[in-house]
Amino acid sequence: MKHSTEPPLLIARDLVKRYVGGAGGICALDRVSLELRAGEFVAVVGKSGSGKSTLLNLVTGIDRATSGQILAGGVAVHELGQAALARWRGRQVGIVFQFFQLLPTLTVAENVMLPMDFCDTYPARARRARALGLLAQLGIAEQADKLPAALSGGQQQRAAIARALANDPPILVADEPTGNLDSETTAQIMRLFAGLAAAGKAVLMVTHERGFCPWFTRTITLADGAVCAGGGTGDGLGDGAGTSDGFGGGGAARA
Ligand SMILES: Nc1ncnc2c1ncn2[C@@H]1O[C@H](COP(=O)(O)OP(=O)(O)OP(=O)(O)O)[C@@H](O)[C@H]1O
Repeated sequence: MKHSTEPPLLIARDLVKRYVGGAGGICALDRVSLELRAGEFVAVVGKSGSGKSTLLNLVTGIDRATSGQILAGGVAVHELGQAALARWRGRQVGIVFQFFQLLPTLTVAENVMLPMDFCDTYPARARRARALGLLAQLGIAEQADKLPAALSGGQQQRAAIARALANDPPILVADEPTGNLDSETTAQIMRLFAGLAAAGKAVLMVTHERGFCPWFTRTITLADGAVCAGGGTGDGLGDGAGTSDGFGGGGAARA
């Protein structure tokens, strides 16, 4: 893969996250920096408790850093107020969770329309058609008017990915998105993310799976809340397959 000459879609600088509690609190992240560029499919790996979910929560604006900066498309994300932060996240970041987090009382199509409704990104009359188009792209058009509980795990995750893509965000973030799926569905989802990255999105994914290394263009390894490999400038593009050390204890522990 070629290096992108475009500026990074997202830059995180010196992120620190301290949780209160205990003697002196817990330092979950300690001056973590990273850059995300269009076309990258980046893994975040590390042992359990190394700070992976915390990092994802910060770069998506789900949670706030104790200190540090997040810059994206000329926006100082760390300086945004709550409402502006929610709008930024709704337009700029699609988020995929391990347990899908679809709203159970809405149909699949209505779930996919939610981000468009929230951000007003598409005219109201166009939203359902866009949702159906995304569901068709993901191979689950026929599930559109069912409730999520009627779908298989893999179908629910596809619906969640369609929802994450609803506002066509440049960045996709996924926290162990295949952790609850069988191996065949997992391969399909990985292919899907790789395709989205190849089409120009930046995809950042937490995983414990050693076998996924070849899918990634780069691997960021966290240990005790700090980056010990792969965070910087994208120079590590293509090094994913060789960066297997970060899978140490966490992967083995879960296998
Ligand atoms: N809300 C919280 N309050 C206090 N401590 C927290 C909180 N969330 C996370 N932590 C602590 O911060 C550290 C990093 O947690 P985090 O969930 O980011 O790790 P992780 O690498 O995602 O772990 P896992 O692989 O087990 O999901 C851990 O020590 C965890 O106990």
